[in-house]
Amino acid sequence: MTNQLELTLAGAKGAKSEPPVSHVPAFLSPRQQALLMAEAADYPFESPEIKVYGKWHPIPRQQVWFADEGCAYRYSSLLISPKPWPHYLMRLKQALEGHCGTGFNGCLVNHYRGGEDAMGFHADDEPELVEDALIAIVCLGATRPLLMRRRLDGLRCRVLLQSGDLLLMHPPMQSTWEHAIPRSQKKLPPRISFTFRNLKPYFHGR
Ligand SMILES: O=C(O)CCC(=O)C(=O)O
Ligand SMILES: [Fe+2]
Repeated sequence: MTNQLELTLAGAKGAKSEPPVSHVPAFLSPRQQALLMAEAADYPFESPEIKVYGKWHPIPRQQVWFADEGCAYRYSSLLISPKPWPHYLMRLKQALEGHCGTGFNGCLVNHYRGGEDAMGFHADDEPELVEDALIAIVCLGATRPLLMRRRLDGLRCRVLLQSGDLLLMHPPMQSTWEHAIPRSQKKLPPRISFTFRNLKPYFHGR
């Protein structure tokens, strides 16, 4: 792990525990960021509707799922089939695989149009994901905090993610902590996050 993690412990003073994440600031050069940002302008983003307490609502952000063949992803009650890898996203995947020494076969791209777009507390622990696999998040655009909350006692940590940063979530992050991108009252520019995952191919059949 890198020791560049900037965490603000908002929980018990002197708590020893930190979430199993590593923060790599400026993982992408300004040029790599510009190429990816331009490519993402043509991604087929959607805001699918999900059922919350019996009512259907569009998710408060946009997303698109790129993955290898056979890597469908179930999101709430929706089974999302994979779209083929765009050029610069594939280059980013390869760069990350070199950096992390592990493979990824899917990437959920999230588009937060402004401060009102957000993602609630959750863990990425769906059954089609390989257990104890690394999840890598690369972000572009607005600086936003990622909040982390320990399941055991609700201890909270926060890391500020800036354009070009990489955040790695190591096991057992998904079973011991939850994470969120909170809504902001401020008027913020758009943010895109690329979340690389490792799925069990053909989990949802052929
Ligand atoms: O946008 C982010 O940085 C986090 C996204 C996330 O947690 C997810 O896609 O599961
Ligand atoms: Fe997540």
